[in-house]
Amino acid sequence: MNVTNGSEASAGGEASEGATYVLSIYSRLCQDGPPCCTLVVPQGAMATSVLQDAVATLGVGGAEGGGADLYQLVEVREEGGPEFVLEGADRPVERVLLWPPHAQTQHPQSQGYYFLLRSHGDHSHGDGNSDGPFQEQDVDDLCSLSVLSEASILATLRTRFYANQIYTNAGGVLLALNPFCFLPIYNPIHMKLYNGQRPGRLRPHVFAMADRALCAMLHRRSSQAILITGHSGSGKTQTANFLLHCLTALSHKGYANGMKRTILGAGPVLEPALSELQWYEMFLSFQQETLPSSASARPLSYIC
Ligand SMILES: Nc1ncnc2c1ncn2[C@@H]1O[C@H](COP(=O)(O)OP(=O)(O)OP(=O)(O)O)[C@@H](O)[C@H]1O
Repeated sequence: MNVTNGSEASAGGEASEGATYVLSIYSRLCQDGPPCCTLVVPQGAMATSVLQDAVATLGVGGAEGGGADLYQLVEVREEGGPEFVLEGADRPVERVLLWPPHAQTQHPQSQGYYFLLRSHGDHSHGDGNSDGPFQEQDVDDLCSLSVLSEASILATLRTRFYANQIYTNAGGVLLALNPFCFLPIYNPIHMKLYNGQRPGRLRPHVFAMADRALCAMLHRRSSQAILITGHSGSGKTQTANFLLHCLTALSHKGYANGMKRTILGAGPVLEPALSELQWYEMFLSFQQETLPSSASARPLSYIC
């Protein structure tokens, strides 16, 4: 797999607006013919067009030149490791840009990180080991994995991440992967969608978590706490904001007067420099405004 920037690739005659990249695509289709082809593509090239070009260049599409729909473009990370089938709108170059630097330039298949052309239904790994070390499954809850191991969990999260499924349940815990890009899953329609839904009916989402906590507090009259944890830059602040926005929106539905004001007041309190007393006051105020006066007056538990 080779990736070069636009000026080098353009030297071969490719008209270029911005960067173009050289992709080497390996074939697992037949013994005859070239084992790989090299394509010069723009950064935004979609998998559909790359696949069509690869099929044409490798001459496996039949006399009329069609047949791309018989094949899949697959990203391989680590030889013998998981293989990710690219959807038509996926952009192969963007995948490459997420690879380690050494894998973004001269890149023989034997060192992993490459694209593969394979026919539909061929799920065997390049090393002939069809079981492979990982089990790729698309499950919303990691507890549903048939094999629960670090490898299967990572493979599952990776597969979901590439399908823009950044949220995954692990029992009562919600795992969130930072997409580092805008995803259209935080609008009011989604809030409405998740409002009042039974757990497990919809894809995991931070709104489902907010809704569940609020419902539990209102209906069971018991204190709730949501702990958000992760490395720096993993998305804790964003997640807290999404939670607060969701809780705020739900308060519009008339669950409790003053809840919106209290929730929005939580922003400054979420800063780590504030004292335990401020945490306590915020949660106590939230509870008093939200729960009927007959409810328990004990403070909400919290972890920070
Ligand atoms: N769900 C998301 N959707 C889109 N972008 C996100 C999401 N979560 C995080 N990001 C991106 O990642 C960046 C870092 O996230 P954030 O500031 O929430 O991390 P953090 O865990 O609070 O970091 P720190 O602990 O250093 O304060 C954000 O500025 C945003 O660009």
